[in-house]
Amino acid sequence: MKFPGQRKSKHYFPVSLRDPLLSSQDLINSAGDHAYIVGIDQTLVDIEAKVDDDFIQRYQLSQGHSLVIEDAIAERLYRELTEKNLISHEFAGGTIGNTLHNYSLLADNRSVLLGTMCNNIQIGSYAYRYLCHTSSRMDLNYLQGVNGPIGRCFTLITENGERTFAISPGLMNQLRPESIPEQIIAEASALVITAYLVRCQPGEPMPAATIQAIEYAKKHDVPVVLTMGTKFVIADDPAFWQDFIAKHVSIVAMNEEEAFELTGFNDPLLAADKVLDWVDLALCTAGVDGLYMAGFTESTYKRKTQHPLLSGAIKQFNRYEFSRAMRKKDCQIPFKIYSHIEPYMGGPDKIMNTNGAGDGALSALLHDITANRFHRLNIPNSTKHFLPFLTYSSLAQVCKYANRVSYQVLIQHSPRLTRSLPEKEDSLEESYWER
Ligand SMILES: Nc1ncnc2c1ncn2[C@@H]1O[C@H](COP(=O)(O)OP(=O)(O)OP(=O)(O)O)[C@@H](O)[C@H]1O
Ligand SMILES: Nc1nc2c(ncn2[C@@H]2O[C@H](CO)[C@@H](O)[C@H]2O)c(=O)[nH]1
Repeated sequence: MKFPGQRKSKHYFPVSLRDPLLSSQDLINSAGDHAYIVGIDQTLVDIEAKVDDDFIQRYQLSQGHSLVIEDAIAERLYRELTEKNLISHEFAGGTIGNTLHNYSLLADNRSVLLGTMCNNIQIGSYAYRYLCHTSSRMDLNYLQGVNGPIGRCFTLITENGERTFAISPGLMNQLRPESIPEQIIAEASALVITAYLVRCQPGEPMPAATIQAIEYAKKHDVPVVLTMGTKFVIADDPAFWQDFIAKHVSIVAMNEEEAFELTGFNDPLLAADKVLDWVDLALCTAGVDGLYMAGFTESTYKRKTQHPLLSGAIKQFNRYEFSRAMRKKDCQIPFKIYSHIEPYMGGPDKIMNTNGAGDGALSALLHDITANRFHRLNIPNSTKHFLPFLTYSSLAQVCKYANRVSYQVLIQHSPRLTRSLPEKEDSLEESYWER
């Protein structure tokens, strides 16, 4: 396990207190794979193509939306893309697959993917390519075999840069509740799911499999992390999602549009604050405005920031951003903490592709949470664990890290990281990590 702060010792938390029990990094690295994350996804390959608005209309798609299409329409659409030579890239995708892959790359550690995979894989098929483009640290041993194809996600980019997803599901929603391994969930640092999993045809088992996984997570006190998908999935029934989140979820990851549909607040900070009515921790990405986080800490141990105080809809909201996040139920006196960060380096000079930037931010947060659990499992008496913290780092530091990972996704074409972050940030130290 690589630690999120390994790039510079001073990024450990608490930065001034190196743990005397933790004499060397080797101690941690030799301890084995005791902490990992598990996620459920619809196994999907992204097929990316540039199209015009007419194409979107002809296939009755909706700009910015992710819609499921029927097999016959998918074949027609695919034929048109192929005949007109419009396909520019093909990547392994799926929002949770992306997140787990990124996590495994960043942490150099195990993640477990639950979903479906073809029993018979032909060389060159989409299933084959999915596996070839997935980190070898992602454990695929618990996938459920199916006799048919995995899903295809036609990622259609129009002239305005908007992405429209047309999903040809294949057998991606055939994951059954009995294929969810209780022990794998029981020992995980987090269970990661997406709102997309609940969007299925009547009779498809994926929603029941998801609920089964959530029940196991709750039974074993494993945090459930929900990433939203698109604003349309939430806008279809915000009341359902509010209730679902309040009942089942401890960490929510969303962008500002999804946050608006869920809470009715346009301001990402207020939306994240509202989400704390239901969960322990919220991550809200906001494109060019960077990202926000909101969570809880133990009131007695809240830590003041050394950064300039920021005022938004909540006055001086980042005052205690140097605190580590805790689950609300673990606090005797829960105290709300917030943080915000601008895009890393002001954003890249040239954005290659925004697809997956939000998934990247979430994988950084999951890395921090899993590093904390890894540390606690291996050095339970460490001063870092005098309280049952959720994150290894302060909220401010997690924001920085999440933003840094998003930047890395923006400067490459694939929605999944093609490599980890550089061990040493050339020339960026002053401008970012030290800010
Ligand atoms: N135009 C931009 N300029 C600078 N940074 C950006 C820009 N767009 C995104 N980012 C960075 O990427 C992060 C995530 O972006 P965004 O809010 O667009 O995610 P998203 O909509 O959830 O993405 P996706 O659904 O494709 O994974 C932002 O918090 C920010 O750090
Ligand atoms: N699991 C899942 N992922 C999707 C869906 N629609 C788009 N995505 C993924 O979202 C990712 C970007 O966040 C892309 O790589 C797509 O593969 C869907 O319906 N289900």
